Amino acid sequence: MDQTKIGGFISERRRANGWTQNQLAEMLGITNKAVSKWETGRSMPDLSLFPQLCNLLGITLNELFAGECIPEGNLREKTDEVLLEVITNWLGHNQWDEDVPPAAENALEVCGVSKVYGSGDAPTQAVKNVSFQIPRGSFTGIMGASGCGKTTLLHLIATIDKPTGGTVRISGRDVTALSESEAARFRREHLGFVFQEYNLLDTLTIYENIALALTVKAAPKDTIRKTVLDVSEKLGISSVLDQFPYEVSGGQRQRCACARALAADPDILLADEPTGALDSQAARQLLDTFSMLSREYGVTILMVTHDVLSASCCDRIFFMQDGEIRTSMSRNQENRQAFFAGILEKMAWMEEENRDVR
Ligand SMILES: Nc1ncnc2c1ncn2[C@@H]1O[C@H](COP(=O)(O)OP(=O)(O)OP(=O)(O)O)[C@@H](O)[C@H]1O
Repeated sequence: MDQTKIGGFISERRRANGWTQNQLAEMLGITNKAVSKWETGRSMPDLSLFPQLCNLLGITLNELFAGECIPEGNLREKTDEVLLEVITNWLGHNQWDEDVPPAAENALEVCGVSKVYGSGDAPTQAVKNVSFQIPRGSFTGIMGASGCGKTTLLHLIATIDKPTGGTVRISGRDVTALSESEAARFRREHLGFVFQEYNLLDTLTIYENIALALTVKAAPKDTIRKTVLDVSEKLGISSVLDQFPYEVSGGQRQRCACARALAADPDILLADEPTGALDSQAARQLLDTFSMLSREYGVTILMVTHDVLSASCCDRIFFMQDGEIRTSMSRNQENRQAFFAGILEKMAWMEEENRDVR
């Protein structure tokens, strides 16, 4: 395997697309320096980035690996064999023999999870011995006042941060045991994120922003197209696919972020205050879309919020206080107004309990 030739090939294809190293790095979610190192043959891209890279550059994985060193006439018959050998050598083991774990009933299992920030005289225990499970296809909320530990807990679940104690299982896999690079790959392949800020790339159209997530899965172009159109229809943004993020409304931008997360078919969609930057009508639309996605399409959603209206759209809510899950509520057959009233009551009860303790 000739790193310099592969790097040269990446560079040539990038230029042919009219992109700078910066632009390619931005699309891949990596640093400019990493792209520069590949192109000069000083390093190779992480294996998990290859499918995305190929899709962006409009080449197959086989072409990228073998095209530069196998005569073109022999390419068709040789490439699969060469590719497999290159990847196997590179990994030092045969990745393709990996056991695929059976689908777990719970999308998420959080078991005795704690997080302490800092040490010495003033450590902060942000999350204290938290345990809960989330079944597949449910829409769950984590609710609590500012500083109670919601975001910290979400980051621990999202593999962005490591707990001080306990385990997090996603689709049966213990994600707390992953190394940093394994966690990065896990996030790309198994998790979808929707944040308060939309995190869309302004230089790409809405269509391209949604398609970007799919390239990670090395899907063929027509599959990408079908998925983007399908997911856009579900989210009601089919009419703005050719526009750029700055040309559409905040609500449409957030639904685009949601479509991008869903297009890669994640095990869980993690949302952190997703309605925070939206007006009330757009917020309502997004929440109704979340409910519809879990009810009709079996999407598992975990949303962190301090907003009672957002929480009232969930099937189940966990109430957090001072780093702990104090109590939970299920909506069951209740309508949204009744659930909303129930949440307010529960919050008042928690406040009263707190006063009594003090
Ligand atoms: N990196 C950090 N280092 C030290 N302490 C931290 C860090 N991140 C969070 N904390 C502390 O941990 C506690 C929980 O914070 P966290 O951001 O998880 O709460 P939150 O409920 O998400 O709040 P908000 O709704 O305001 O975002 C707070 O006391 C916070 O100050």
